[in-house]
Amino acid sequence: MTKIMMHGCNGVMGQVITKIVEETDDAVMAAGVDRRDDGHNDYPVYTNLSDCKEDVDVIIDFSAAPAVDGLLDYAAEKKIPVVLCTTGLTDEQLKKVEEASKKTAILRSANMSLGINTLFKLLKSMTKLLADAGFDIEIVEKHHRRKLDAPSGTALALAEAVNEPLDNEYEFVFDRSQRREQRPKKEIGISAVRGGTIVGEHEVIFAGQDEVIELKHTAYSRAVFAKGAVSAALYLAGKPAGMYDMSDVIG
Ligand SMILES: NC(=O)C1=CN([C@@H]2O[C@H](COP(=O)(O)OP(=O)(O)OC[C@H]3O[C@@H](n4cnc5c(N)ncnc54)[C@H](OP(=O)(O)O)[C@@H]3O)[C@@H](O)[C@H]2O)C=CC1
Ligand SMILES: O=C(O)C1=N[C@H](C(=O)O)C[C@H](O)C1
Repeated sequence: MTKIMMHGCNGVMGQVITKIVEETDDAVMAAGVDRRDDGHNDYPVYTNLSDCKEDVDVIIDFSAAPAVDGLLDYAAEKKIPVVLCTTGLTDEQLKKVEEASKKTAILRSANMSLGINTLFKLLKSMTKLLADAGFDIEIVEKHHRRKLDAPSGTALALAEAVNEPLDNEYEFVFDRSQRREQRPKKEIGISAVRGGTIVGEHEVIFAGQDEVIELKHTAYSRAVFAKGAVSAALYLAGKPAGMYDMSDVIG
């Protein structure tokens, strides 16, 4: 039985994960951590990570970027693997993730869904052909009004997946409002839409001469992220220190 700690347990994703773990035979929610607690969870919840008394095999994190530094320190010191799902981390925090991964196993992914992780693979194989044929590349993402970071972590990861076969020569462009010139070839435009309750939508557009390819992923429920995160936690528990990603889980 894998014992999980949920970091950000009272958030929207934390609660969806709680339900999925309840339905999973070989996992149990041993503890939760959040900024506030009203006692409604069936497991102990701490408002301070360091107060947690339970022994856990793995931590799943869906919290907020400022909470990630403390989590990394704690996990590295206790050598507890972490499935790190929070987005909007700074470059400095990403370096800290790398440092922590020398002491414990860390699986970081901006999107835990099977669909988006399949799309990453597709993009790596198809992008160069289209870019060489003169197609321009744009990414559009849409999310709910509560979302704090923009563009989404997934949009950035998609842009990186596209840029890799292009020898990372393309520049990411987030705002063209001050520009009065044509779009250069070697850029990837990334646009963010925020509103209502949209769970998550990502579209990669290859726009060529008189033809367009649009690859679109729509998450209709947060269960797609939660199921991926729980599978990742079961995979990561007991693994040696190092960086992992969803391709290790999905194969
Ligand atoms: N990788 C993936 O597949 C996915 C990633 N995400 C990412 O996960 C994160 C959380 O998303 P979501 O659940 O919608 O957000 P929520 O705001 O609903 O949940 C975050 C929870 O973390 C809590 N929190 C904030 N700071 C701390 C802290 N210092 N210590 C402990 N808990 C803290 C929040 O408390 P409070 O409300 O008081 O601030 C809240 O309860 C976001 O970064 C989002 O982008 C989301 C979906 C999928
Ligand atoms: O905040 C969200 O909700 C989501 N965030 C992730 C991101 O930033 O890419 C993944 C998903 O799209 C939902």
